[in-house]
This record gives sequence, C-alpha cells and structure tokens, in this order.
Amino acid sequence: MKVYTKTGDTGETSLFGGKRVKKYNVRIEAYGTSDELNSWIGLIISQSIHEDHKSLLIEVQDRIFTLGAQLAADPDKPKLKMPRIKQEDILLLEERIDKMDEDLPEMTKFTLPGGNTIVSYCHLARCVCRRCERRVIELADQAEVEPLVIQYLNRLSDYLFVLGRKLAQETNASEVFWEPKNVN
Ligand SMILES: Nc1ncnc2c1ncn2[C@@H]1O[C@H](COP(=O)(O)OP(=O)(O)OP(=O)(O)O)[C@@H](O)[C@H]1O
Repeated sequence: MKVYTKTGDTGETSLFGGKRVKKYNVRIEAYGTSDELNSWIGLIISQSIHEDHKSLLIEVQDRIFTLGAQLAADPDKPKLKMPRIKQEDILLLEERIDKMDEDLPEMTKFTLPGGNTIVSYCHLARCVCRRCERRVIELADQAEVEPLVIQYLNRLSDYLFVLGRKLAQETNASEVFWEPKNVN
C-alpha cells in the first residue's frame, strides 16, 4: 500500500475505527502532539547516554504509541481492541524518578532550562509532553479519556525533568539557578 492514499488531502483524516474528522480536531491535536513528543524522545535516545536510560526511553516510546492508539480510537466504537496504558507503566516511571533522585542534590531553587545539548533535549521533550497533556485534558472535557493516559503524561514530564538533571550530573553540565532580580 502506498504511503500517500490522498484521502487526507481535503483536510480530514480517519480515527482508528474509520470515522472521518477535521485534522484540527482536538483529538487529532492530542495524538499529533504525542507523535511530536515521541520524536523528541527518539532524539534523546540517539545521544551518547547510558544504556539504562536508553532502554527505559525505548519503553517510553512504546508506551507513547500505546497512548496514541488509545487517543486515536473512535469513542463511539468501545469494542475496538488495542494496547492500553497500565498502572505498572506509571509505577516504572516513578521507580526510575526515585532512583535518579537518590543521587541528585536537593533542589532549593528553579534552574534555568539548559546546560548542554542533551539536557536541552530533555527540557524540550518535557515541554512537549506538557503540551500533549494539555491537549489531552482539553479532549477529556468533550470525550471520555482513560485517566491512566493523563496520569502517564503527567508522570512522564516529571521523569523527563529528573532525567535532564541526572544527565546534567553525568555530563558535568552546571545547573544555573534562577536568581529573581528587581523583585518589587
Ligand atoms: N496533520 C496531522 N496531524 C496529526 N495527525 C495526523 C495528521 N494527518 C494525519 N494524521 C494522523 O496520522 C495517522 C497517519 O495518517 P496518514 O498519514 O494516513 O494521513 P492522512 O492525511 O489521513 O492520509 P494521506 O496522507 O494518505 O492522505 C492517522 O492516525 C491520522 O489520523
């Protein structure tokens, strides 16, 4: 089958299940943003980072596909079969966050997002993750969304934040703290 079916040329696309919707539909915006997030994660994986980080991030990429499938499913077809985000997926992120946090200095101030390329990619991925979360919550106002999908995105942005700090530590990037000036 060709990549270009041309069925999307008039600005509509198909949900999983076949229903046609406009491409600016909040549901398309939600899973389109999960696709963007997944691409950023791929960029982090392609950097020179420890295998332990890479293997977890590959799991994350798989789970982003999973939640993308859940978001893409036509809500009027509840019997569609697909993989689903599980509580254990969230627990895995929490375990990794806690493990990385053990070796990090306590945060008493906001740090400016940056340090080096790898750390910056983590911040960009984190911001896109939070945008995806916002789009999914917008969708949840008008359609049923599995709560574990929202929880997963929320935990993933925390994971990406801590991963950024951990990679800053591992690459000896200095953390620059925000020093509010001219406070009045
Ligand atoms: N602009 C877009 N933003 C986000 N997701 C999109 C967009 N266009 C399509 N999709 C989604 O991406 C997946 C693959 O779509 P596909 O590439 O077949 O797009 P299409 O425009 O509907 O079809 P075609 O490209 O064949 O004309 C589908 O889940 C589709 O709903």
